[in-house]
Amino acid sequence: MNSERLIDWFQANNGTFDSSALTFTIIDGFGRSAIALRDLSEGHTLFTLPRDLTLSTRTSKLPNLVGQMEWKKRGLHSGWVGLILSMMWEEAQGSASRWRTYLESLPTSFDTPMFWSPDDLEELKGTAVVEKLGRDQAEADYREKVLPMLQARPDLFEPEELDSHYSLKNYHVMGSRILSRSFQVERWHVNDVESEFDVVSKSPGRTGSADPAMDVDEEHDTINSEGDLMEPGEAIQDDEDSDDDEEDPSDVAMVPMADMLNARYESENAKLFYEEDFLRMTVTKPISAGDQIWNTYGDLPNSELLRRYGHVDMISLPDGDLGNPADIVEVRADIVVEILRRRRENEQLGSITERVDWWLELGGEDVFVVESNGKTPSEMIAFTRLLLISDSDWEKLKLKTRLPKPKTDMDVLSLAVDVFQTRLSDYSTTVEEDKAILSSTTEDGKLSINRRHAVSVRLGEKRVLHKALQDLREKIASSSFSTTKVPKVKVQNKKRKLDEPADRKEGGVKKPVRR
Ligand SMILES: C[S@@+](CC[C@H](N)C(=O)[O-])C[C@H]1O[C@@H](n2cnc3c(N)ncnc32)[C@H](O)[C@@H]1O
Repeated sequence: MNSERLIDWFQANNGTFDSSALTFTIIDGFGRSAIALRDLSEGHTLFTLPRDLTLSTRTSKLPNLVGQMEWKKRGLHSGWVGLILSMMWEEAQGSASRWRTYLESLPTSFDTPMFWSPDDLEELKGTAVVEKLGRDQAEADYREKVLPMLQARPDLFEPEELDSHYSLKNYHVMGSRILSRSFQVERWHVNDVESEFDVVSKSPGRTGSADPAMDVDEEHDTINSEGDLMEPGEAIQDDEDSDDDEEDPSDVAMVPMADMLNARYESENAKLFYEEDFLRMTVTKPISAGDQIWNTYGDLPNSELLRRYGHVDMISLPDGDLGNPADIVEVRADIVVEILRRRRENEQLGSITERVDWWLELGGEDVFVVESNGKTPSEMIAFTRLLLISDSDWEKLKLKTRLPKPKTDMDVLSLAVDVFQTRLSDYSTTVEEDKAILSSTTEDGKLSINRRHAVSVRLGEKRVLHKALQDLREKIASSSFSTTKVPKVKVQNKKRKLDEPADRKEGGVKKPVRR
């Protein structure tokens, strides 16, 4: 669809759009992109839209038509399943839906690994992407929550549309649209319950007195505890009963026009701000005529960019290579355990299991994240130390309710070296091979986009691992480890098992997309 139609619809629905300031154009590799038509200064408003033009389970009529109790009983209030169903239903309403033109403007195909062939997925071996795709969970939600709902209410869901608007394929399309385009839009007033349907507001345990989203300054910006402006995705939790990590699913919203902006590492020059009745896209840094207008997706590592958005950021790194400075690598705690078991083949290992259980019981992490600076995570050091201490120290420690301090010594460092080397062996190629692939072309002169993305992700992760190894080797060589202290380990109030992925996505999501 051409953007003029979308802009016309937007304005006809009380959106404002400064057509002297920006236009949309297709840029190869970026899809539709917003371009400044003239020099724009900080604070300039690009467009605004009324909150009721966002599409969420608060604004769609469907949850009310189903009935609040029924909606909850069927589990449509948790994760994205309710929003996906609402989007499918709105689409099925055709011209009776307020969002018809908007929905027609959205993509129907995606470059995300969710839609890749097994061969392409194989290229991601070793990366954190594959186990987080959540395809099985999404399909289970469709089978267990959506299909029974569809069958129970033929008055709302036309049976002849089951294979079109309400198909599993369309369920994935809507899920991917949410994954790559949704925002967190918090409620403004707690009293909105009278004008908006809000499943969470009726849940037991919610006091309904002080919605933290009201904690705003006079200029109507949402402020976080440090006094900084909040990211659109940085929701304040408004359900007192829920886990700190859980966001309110009814905050997840499709935001027409705002989702037309691309993002690139540290390039943000426009941002969506919340006001009482409106959302406002505002210029946050001066933009020259002809430049692209960038939002932020949170400067994510390439693994997350690929999984959620289907692209990677490849920008110049200090060493002259191309890559994403925000890349990270995940290291599962069970690699540390495995290595120790291998090293201690002939020893009694009963207490290792006991130590791991104790660690998890106290909320210790089961996946360690190595940041792009290559520093060994303090949680990993503490965990390694826990496994290495003597039985007598363990007997004393286990009476405590605090995780051990992340102090390093030669044993910890050398085990960490083994861990990172083992982690590197999860990939089937080396850094040099990946670089060669990226600079090569296939017979038809082009590396497939999926392969290029997969190689970029795994190369970025390997770079971080090599940096981490170099850092450890320098520490070992300088022998300064004996006094090295790293920051305190943060205790999480939640247990996870070693064999569960840290994060699950589409459908039964733990964390809606952060933007
Ligand atoms: C929120 S939408 C932005 C608008 C989108 N370009 C369109 O055509 O509708 C996010 C999608 O834009 C594309 N995109 C955003 N930033 C990009 C970037 N830096 N490089 C390549 N593609 C990007 C990806 O396809 C991503 O899934």
